[in-house]
Amino acid sequence: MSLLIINIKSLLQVRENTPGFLSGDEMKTLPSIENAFLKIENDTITNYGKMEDLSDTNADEIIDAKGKFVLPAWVDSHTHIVYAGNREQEFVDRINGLSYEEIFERGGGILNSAKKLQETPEEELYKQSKKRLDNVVRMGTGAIEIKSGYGLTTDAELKMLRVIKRLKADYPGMIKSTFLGAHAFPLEYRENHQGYIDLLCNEMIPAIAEENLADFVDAFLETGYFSVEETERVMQAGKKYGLKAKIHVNQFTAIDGIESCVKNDALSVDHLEIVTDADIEVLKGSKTMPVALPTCSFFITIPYTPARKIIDAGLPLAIASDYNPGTTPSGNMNLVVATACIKLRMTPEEAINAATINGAYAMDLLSTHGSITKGKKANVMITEKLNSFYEIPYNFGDMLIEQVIINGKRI
Ligand SMILES: N=CN[C@@H](CCC(=O)O)C(=O)O
Ligand SMILES: [Zn+2]
Repeated sequence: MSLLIINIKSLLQVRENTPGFLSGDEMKTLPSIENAFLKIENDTITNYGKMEDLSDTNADEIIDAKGKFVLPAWVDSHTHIVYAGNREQEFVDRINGLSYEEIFERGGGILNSAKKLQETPEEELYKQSKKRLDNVVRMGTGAIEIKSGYGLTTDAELKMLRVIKRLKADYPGMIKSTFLGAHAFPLEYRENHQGYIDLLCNEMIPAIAEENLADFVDAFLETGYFSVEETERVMQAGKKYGLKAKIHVNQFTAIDGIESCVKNDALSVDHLEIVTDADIEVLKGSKTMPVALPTCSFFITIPYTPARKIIDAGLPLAIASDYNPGTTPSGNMNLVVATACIKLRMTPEEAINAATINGAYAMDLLSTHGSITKGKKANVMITEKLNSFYEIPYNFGDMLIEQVIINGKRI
């Protein structure tokens, strides 16, 4: 099966060779080809160039993209889309003055979702999650990381991860799964942290590795959740089974968690609403990708990640949705890109780099996703007719993506 897209007004994020992640000033540039074509064979990008250089027009299907932009599908490196029910009552409680932390202290928040998930059969959980996944794919997400972390018992965590495994089988090549058993201490372990960490490290992680259910390990490193030492135990237990760490950190407080993540070779540190100068220093020269979650800040009214401070210090930055029932019930990456521009003061070029190449790095998918490069997966989107790609974030809340192609197939 071959597909040829012709007359593309501008083909964005064209990289002849996949670069490493993009840092600092490198993020300011989005390489493009004007009046371009793109050739896809089966699930792979096989050629691209200027229309005047197109010699072979043979293809099973031809799409005329006159006036339209083509770019790589979004790479959403941080989500929790497998969950049961939702938490709209907490949304209203926050409007009425309660904070996210106060809701958690009253037994809501993550524990509320855990109770619902434990009571939901696997098939129903799969159905609810697949609906959300289909929806974000239609909005242009071509690769997605999905976390567990609403189970908090061995059985319920395994149930979540098995649902992710089924989704992986249904959407080949585009999903990575992360074990987030260290999301919150279950009530019965509130006074026995050691007991829960033992359960995570000695029972859950080995069971997950046995069934090959996770690619990464995560923890909520935060005041009132998991301490630096507790998170280190989880990262080290994961490492024994080949699971790289991707850690929730610095959402509400800075407690030297980033330093510990860097020391433990974390692939990414995510949230970063509160970032100190010392945090910036430890990230310099490391292989750990900072990940901002702008629509989380928007939804629960907390500070926005200081993207300018991070990028202007010469660091890389990825952006992701954090799609989850508590802090971000949306996986619309177009809105994430717009919020990054509007609230984090990232330029559209920086935001698109953060949502494609740098997102792919944060999922260990840089060799296959995140850019228009020969040999990479044919995961691309075609916009409607636009004057400029700046309209994608400018028209925030609108869907300007007209066609999504995943693994060479139109969605
Ligand atoms: N902050 C930790 N975890 C999720 C929210 C979890 C929840 O409230 O359900 C997040 O990334 O925002
Ligand atoms: Zn999260």
